[in-house]
Amino acid sequence: MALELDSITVRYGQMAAVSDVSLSVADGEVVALLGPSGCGKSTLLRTVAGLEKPTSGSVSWDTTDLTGVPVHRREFGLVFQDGQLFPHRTVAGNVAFGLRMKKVEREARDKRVLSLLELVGLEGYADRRVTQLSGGEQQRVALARALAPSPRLLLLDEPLSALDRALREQLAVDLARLLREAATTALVVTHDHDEAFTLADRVAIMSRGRIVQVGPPAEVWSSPVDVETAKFLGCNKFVPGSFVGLDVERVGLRATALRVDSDGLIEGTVVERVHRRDHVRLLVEIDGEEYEAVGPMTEIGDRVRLEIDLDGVARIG
Ligand SMILES: Nc1ncnc2c1ncn2[C@@H]1O[C@H](COP(=O)(O)OP(=O)(O)OP(=O)(O)O)[C@@H](O)[C@H]1O
Repeated sequence: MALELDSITVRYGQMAAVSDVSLSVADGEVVALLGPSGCGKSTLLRTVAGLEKPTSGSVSWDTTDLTGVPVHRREFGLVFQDGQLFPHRTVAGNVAFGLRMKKVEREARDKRVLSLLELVGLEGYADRRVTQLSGGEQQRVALARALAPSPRLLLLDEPLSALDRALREQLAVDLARLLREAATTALVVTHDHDEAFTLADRVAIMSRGRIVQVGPPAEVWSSPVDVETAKFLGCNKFVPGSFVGLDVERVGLRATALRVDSDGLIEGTVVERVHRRDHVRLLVEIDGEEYEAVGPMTEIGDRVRLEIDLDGVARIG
């Protein structure tokens, strides 16, 4: 294992922002720390970076304890939400920064800068001022700058959350690709499950300072460990497994779990409808209970048949 976090607790006075967290990240693996605001993700990431000192527990790299190793000696790259670029330097000047610190000679430095700009899709931007770039372009520069000195671990704290939705989705896909291409070991903090699932090989769900579940995205998505985690992952209704034909005690339903389909076995009555981006969201009453469903245009009061879409169903536990 490359990165090893062993029983890390970080206290601010009486309050534990991180409680007894253990986690490993393997060489070349991308792990996302996913959880709601205030659950301790950033504090944990800052502790790994060396910006925060754990109250107890340890951070090690390849079995070497990093306690006492300052931030700039950890050989970790950092990318924050707002890039924090040097405003008076050009794109190339920003990307070259870490290479200058490492005293890489000019020719090799220029070559590396150009190859990184290509990697992040910013060929031809070398001489631009960073203040003249869009938010998405600035984050690409921040990423290239962090990758330039070939850090052994990349730490990303909400790298896309300052961007608008469409751009965020596109950049998440680009970022996933380039982390793979550069075989980067990375720990990414995000509160957005789509982003976590796009980027990560494994997702660690945090709640109130603790990691409550770790696993591959598909596993976490389909089997959240408890109701709270299932709610965080989009489930809004909890029913016995038998309701959807599964032999489990309880399942969580997402808004897409039920779809109007004339072959469906469940019958209900439409009580409300709302237009969404690309579909109609219905509220359907089934045996006196209201459920969300996805459907074609229907009238309130219509009787409809519903099919279950298992992608929208999560087994709890
Ligand atoms: N320097 C600090 N001093 C005191 N309390 C802090 C400090 N930094 C964070 N906290 C508290 O620790 C808890 C965890 O904060 P943290 O920023 O790690 O959460 P987060 O999951 O990253 O949230 P967000 O997504 O909103 O950034 C919060 O309750 C926060 O108020």
